[in-house]
Amino acid sequence: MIAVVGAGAFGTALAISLARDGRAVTLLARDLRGMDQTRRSPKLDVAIPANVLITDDATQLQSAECVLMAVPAQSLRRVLETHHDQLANKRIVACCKGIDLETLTGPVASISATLPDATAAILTGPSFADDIAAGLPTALTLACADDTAGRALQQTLSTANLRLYRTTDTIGAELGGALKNVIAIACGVAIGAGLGDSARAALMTRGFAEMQRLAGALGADPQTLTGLSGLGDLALTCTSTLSRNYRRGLALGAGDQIDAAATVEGAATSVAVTDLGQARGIDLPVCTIVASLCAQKISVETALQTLLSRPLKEE
Ligand SMILES: NC(=O)c1ccc[n+]([C@@H]2O[C@H](COP(=O)([O-])OP(=O)(O)OC[C@H]3O[C@@H](n4cnc5c(N)ncnc54)[C@H](O)[C@@H]3O)[C@@H](O)[C@H]2O)c1
Ligand SMILES: O=P(O)(O)OC[C@H](O)CO
Repeated sequence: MIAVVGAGAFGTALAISLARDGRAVTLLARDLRGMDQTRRSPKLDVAIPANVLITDDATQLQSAECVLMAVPAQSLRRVLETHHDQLANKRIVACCKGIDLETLTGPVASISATLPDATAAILTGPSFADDIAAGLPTALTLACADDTAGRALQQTLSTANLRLYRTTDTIGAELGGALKNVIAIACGVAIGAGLGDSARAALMTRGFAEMQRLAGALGADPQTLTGLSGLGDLALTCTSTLSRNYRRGLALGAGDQIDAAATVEGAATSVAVTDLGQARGIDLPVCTIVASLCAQKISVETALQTLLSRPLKEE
């Protein structure tokens, strides 16, 4: 049985995809909200197959062969601690994208620090929950430092429509997924403020340079950043209004009200990344500006002038 912790949009979509492919799945919800009766998620337009056990009983995790953690990055450590006894020596796959504000580390490090006997992995890459739930073709990165465990997880979690590529570079995979959200907010701001598609292309490219700089300094393989979990997800998230990060940027750029209840991972991650950059002396101008914009410390006009007035340099 595969367990999914977190019955939000992504956790439910993964559960649906795996179950449709014939796997037995347990979906652990913090709040059932009648999902076990209606067999529907308020966040998806697809019925949940019968071979998904929807429950709020965490003891069900005990019999799982692997556990997917589909909760927001800033909640991951707390949820791992809460279910420590059920998860202690299992294969745990983070399905979130972000950097923990307190530890300034990614989801894989959070798993290893909380559950030293577990095998930690991350599933990340370009994918909207709606697309996965609808059975549309999707390709993701499965990163696990233990290649034997990674190969087994790749087989267990790939389905007819969900194709997983494998790497042992967990740092590169998780940083790509975390940082692309920050750049997507910047791109949304540019479009929301009417700065045009050329400005967005510039932000995507210079933002990608920041992703490569930080990830390289933290030990990532540069090639990982050009794969699905980096460039692939950057392309999707910076160009689609299905992205909550991009939509947060659109609202900030246009001066519209923001949806404070939405899971927008790039907002907290921009702060974590700014701290990491400062601590290591790495220049991250776009990420730093996004942190200030999200905290509404500066105007879009100031953000623009700050970026445009930087010294001219070699590419
Ligand atoms: N939605 C997508 O299209 C998508 C795609 C790829 C990756 N992701 C990633 O998946 C992660 C989750 O996103 P989502 O879209 O499912 O968000 P969501 O807001 O739809 O759901 C988050 C779920 O986490 C649960 N949760 C939050 N804090 C919790 C806690 N302390 N204890 C227990 N449960 C808790 C919530 O109850 C909710 O069910 C994010 O990191 C996101 O980047 C999402
Ligand atoms: O809605 P977002 O911005 O969290 O994006 C969802 C996925 O991360 C896209 O790959």
